[in-house]
Amino acid sequence: MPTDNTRNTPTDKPRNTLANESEHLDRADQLAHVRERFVLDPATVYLDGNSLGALPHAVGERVARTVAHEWGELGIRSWTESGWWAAPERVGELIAPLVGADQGQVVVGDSTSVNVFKAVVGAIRIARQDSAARTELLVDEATFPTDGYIAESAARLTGCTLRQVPAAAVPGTAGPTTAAVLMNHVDYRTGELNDLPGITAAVREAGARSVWDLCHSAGALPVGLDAHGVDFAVGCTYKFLNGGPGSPAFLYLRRDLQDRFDSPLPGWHSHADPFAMAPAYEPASGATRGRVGTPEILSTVALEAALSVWEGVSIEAVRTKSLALSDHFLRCVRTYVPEASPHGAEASPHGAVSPHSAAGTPSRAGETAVSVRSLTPEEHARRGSQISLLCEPAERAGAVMEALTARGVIGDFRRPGVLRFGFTPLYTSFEDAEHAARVLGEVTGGPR
Ligand SMILES: Cc1ncc(COP(=O)(O)O)c(C=O)c1O
Ligand SMILES: Nc1c(O)cccc1C(=O)C[C@H](N)C(=O)O
Repeated sequence: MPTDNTRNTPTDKPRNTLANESEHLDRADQLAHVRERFVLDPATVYLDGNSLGALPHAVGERVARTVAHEWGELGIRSWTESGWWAAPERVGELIAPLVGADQGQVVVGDSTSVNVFKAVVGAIRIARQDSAARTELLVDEATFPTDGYIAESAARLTGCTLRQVPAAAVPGTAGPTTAAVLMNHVDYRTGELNDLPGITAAVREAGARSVWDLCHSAGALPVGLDAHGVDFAVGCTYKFLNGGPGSPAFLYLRRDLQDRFDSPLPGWHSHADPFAMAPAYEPASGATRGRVGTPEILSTVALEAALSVWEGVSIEAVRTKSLALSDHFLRCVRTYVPEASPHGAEASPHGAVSPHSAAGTPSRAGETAVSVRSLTPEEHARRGSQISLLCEPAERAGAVMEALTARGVIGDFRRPGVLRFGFTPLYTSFEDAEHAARVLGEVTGGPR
């Protein structure tokens, strides 16, 4: 990671203190060696693992072998000889411990969106078998859009009414007419961690079924699916699991629900005997029931190789470092970057920016000054593995992220004004966090 220390002078106390602190934290970091397992550009600080994780070294060789030998030489024989057929379950077993699932409940394949559909319709069907009065699907109102779109379609297909509710209101809302509740574990915009144990328990008490989208938590923090009695879960593998662009998603079907899971996409790979080519569908048992059609083998083997970076790494250690990284980043941001008043502007991460916050104040350079304030909860129990900074004025956020990118700090930006910085403890250093905050300070004009 390049660190521009040229601005560190003896009179520059906070900067030196934070830079020294970063060095100490990196030296004490038990996960520091894992960074070598990734291909990282030394000229950039990559803080977008919450969107697309970095490339593990193991992937290139594995994909090349699969192409040259398994496909090129063995061809069709690879479905059995190279383990292609069983890959969705085999790779699912590698993800299972990271999300707190015992064996036989996780399968990979398809996109997150497709798995949201399978899980939500499957959950509603089970709830309706238990009680025909269950005609409502709840979805958290801050949901990632794909979940909301699919929930709307799933509700229409199953004759349910869709209701959007704030995450905190789910326990008070789920009741005897609720069939299923679809929740995001971490809010993709604010980085807020929703209360999975509490909400799952409330949904269960209401007699409804829970479906969790773990896209922003799988590989970032312990989830405890079995321990908390989650019914169904889905997640992508291209963020904190580093599976690569378009890598297959995963689906968790809790063991005691598997026999009742009536897939809305009963493709032949979920059949009990696919090569019987039988006209009638007979579902496979186990997590295999969550499969649909031919799996995306090249992406699946890429993911399998990517998961080798977890050797000797516990998800608990990742969580500890993630919180330390985001704490450190916030401390650095508060030192280096102009802080927006929490009450001064009414920019909402979810909606439009109100006119009175759009103008900003003139800076030293005569340009509109930019300030930021964190949207991510301070409380560790409510924080995922990203920090979202609301930029004021919001319409400058895109330009700020462009300027950061031009200086080798890669985060991303979500309209109207959210700057997102993801922390992947497997390869992010404390020096990375400090450097990113320092460059953000330079780009925004420094502290007031
Ligand atoms: C919470 C969440 N769900 C779903 C998705 C995307 O779904 P898909 O993998 O189908 O594109 C994302 C990100 O793209 C996401 O952040
Ligand atoms: N899935 C993505 C894609 O296909 C293209 C670009 C970005 C993504 C993302 O993952 C976005 C991400 N889920 C988000 O939190 O905004």
